[in-house]
Amino acid sequence: MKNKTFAKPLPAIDARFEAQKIAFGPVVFQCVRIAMKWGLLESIDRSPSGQSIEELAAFHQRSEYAVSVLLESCLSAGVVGRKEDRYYLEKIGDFMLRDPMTRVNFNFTQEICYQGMFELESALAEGRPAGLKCLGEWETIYRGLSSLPEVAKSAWFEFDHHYSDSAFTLVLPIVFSSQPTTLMDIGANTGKWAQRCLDFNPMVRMTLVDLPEQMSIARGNLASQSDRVDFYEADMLNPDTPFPAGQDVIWMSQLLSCFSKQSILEIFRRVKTSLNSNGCVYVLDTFWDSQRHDIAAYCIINTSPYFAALANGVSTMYQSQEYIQLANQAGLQLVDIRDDIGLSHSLLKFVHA
Ligand SMILES: C[S@@+](CC[C@H](N)C(=O)[O-])C[C@H]1O[C@@H](n2cnc3c(N)ncnc32)[C@H](O)[C@@H]1O
Repeated sequence: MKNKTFAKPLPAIDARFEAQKIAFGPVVFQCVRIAMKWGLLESIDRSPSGQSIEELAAFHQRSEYAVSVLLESCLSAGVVGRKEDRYYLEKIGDFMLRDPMTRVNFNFTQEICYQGMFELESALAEGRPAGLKCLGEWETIYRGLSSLPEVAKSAWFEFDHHYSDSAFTLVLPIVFSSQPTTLMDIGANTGKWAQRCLDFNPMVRMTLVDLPEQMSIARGNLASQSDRVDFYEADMLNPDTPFPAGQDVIWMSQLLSCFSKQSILEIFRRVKTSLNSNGCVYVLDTFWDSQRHDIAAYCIINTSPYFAALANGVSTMYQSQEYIQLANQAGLQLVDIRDDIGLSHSLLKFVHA
């Protein structure tokens, strides 16, 4: 996608207003967040005739000063409206309260990204996740996932699973159409996809690959099926660590965006070595340039700064052509690509070139 703009044709006064929304973005974010956390938006939503500042302050045992600071910011953002000094919920507020995607994005931004994003400039200049120190002292966030503070941990996992879960049901029949008997899930995380595969096909044998920290969680989650699962602990950043051979299908979901281009190339090379001669590789991922709706492209693009400041300092949300070129370099050939899966996924299928 060489030509793209998210900008709508606007009169100068409206464009200037949009610019102020960026200038005050973090301020408004915090006001809306606290208004939700304190239950102010829920109270307003429950009340058909709206709520005054005095009523909200009395009910929630907060000062009128605090409630008015928060609600006036929510008013400016179109989250609430005001009629005769009574606040009511606007449509944007309805999405803040009820839309699962907005909730997971909001929590992810607050609990994982917000503080560390202050270090984005250093991260980009130095190629290291300079903001990660706000969460813990690890080389990459993946080393620390299982020991994150509970609130941050659930924000991370809900964000990750919200997107990949939306695609899993739709792609299972495609992945099993060649009747694989061995399937390797690289970046298996807590074993959610593996569980779906084991349920979907009672004959398949799975190999799960991930860091030791994630493998111990997956081992616990899949304990009842341990006779059909092999757990392979590996740091994929080490290009000398081979992957187990003899795989009919190799599966990588939301994985390659965690690595630099050089590491992706090395992963594809090892994947090729592990793949049976008539086997295939599936890559499930989100590409901003493959989206039909700007809302999806916007969410994907704005996940890249998380990779830079927090996750690893070297990766990004790539465009599909970047994966295809790296796979080609590793001796794999694209044979199918399907977009519009789940919320925003594409499924790429590769075979030996
Ligand atoms: C974004 S999650 C995707 C999880 C899952 N495949 C899904 O679709 O929800 C990326 C996974 O890659 C793993 N990972 C990241 N860096 C790794 C590394 N250097 N070695 C092994 N696994 C790694 C993480 O532990 C995590 O489980």
